[in-house]
Amino acid sequence: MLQLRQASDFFSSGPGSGKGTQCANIVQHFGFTHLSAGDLLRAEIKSGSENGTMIQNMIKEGKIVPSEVTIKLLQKAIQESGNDKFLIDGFPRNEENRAAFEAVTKIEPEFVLFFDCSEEEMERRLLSRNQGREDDNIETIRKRFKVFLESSLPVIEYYNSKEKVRKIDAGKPVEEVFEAVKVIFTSNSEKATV
Ligand SMILES: Nc1ncnc2c1ncn2[C@@H]1O[C@H](COP(=O)(O)OP(=O)(O)OP(=O)(O)O)[C@@H](O)[C@H]1O
Ligand SMILES: Nc1ccn([C@@H]2O[C@H](COP(=O)(O)O)[C@@H](O)[C@H]2O)c(=O)n1
Ligand SMILES: [Mg+2]
Repeated sequence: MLQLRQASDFFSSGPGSGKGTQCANIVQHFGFTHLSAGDLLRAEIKSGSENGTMIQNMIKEGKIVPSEVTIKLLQKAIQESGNDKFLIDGFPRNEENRAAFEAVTKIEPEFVLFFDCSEEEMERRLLSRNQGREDDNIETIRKRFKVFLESSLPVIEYYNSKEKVRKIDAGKPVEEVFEAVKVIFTSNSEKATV
């Protein structure tokens, strides 16, 4: 059995829908490297980089950081991972993210995972996350929901038109969501292996 392709799956869904939680499960069961765009941006702030203040301000406002910054971080992480299967979490957040990533890396996702979850449930989850994130407050959460509807959903619709979107009901308990995730990853890895 030979894995022929460099595989990358995007994971773009609403804030608090459970992407990070399920990525940890997917890594354990399917051997992907998890690359969270948000985590990479937060690490860049902590590193004291010259872009740190700009990134911090944008995250506080729930805005999308310019693609060149995020893509550079993703490219570096891809190179350093030594893996050929990536789960790119929180990306692409807008059309600029999508087009720039595909142009720069020449990587197209095999599929795009979309977690369908109500705003009420996502808000509840974010307000009780307790991980000290500066954007887990009601003002930023509302701004992030607006950005998601206006900028991120159109990208999901783009991939849907290419039949790449796999939608999951993410309003259920963690274990039940993972059962649905497993079905998608199992059937995909069977297709990708010859
Ligand atoms: N299915 C679920 N049911 C209940 N709580 C959940 C579920 N999935 C995740 N959570 C909890 O909700 C919170 C947000 O989850 P997580 O951080 O995985 O979301 P996310 O989609 O990565 O959010 P963000 O876009 O802000 O990074 C966490 O406290 C997590 O433990
Ligand atoms: N492609 C991205 C991803 C994230 N951001 C910024 O980070 C914030 C947190 O992202 P999470 O994925 O951890 O929820 C997000 O609200 C954006 O401000 C980004 O700019 N571009
Ligand atoms: Mg997350």
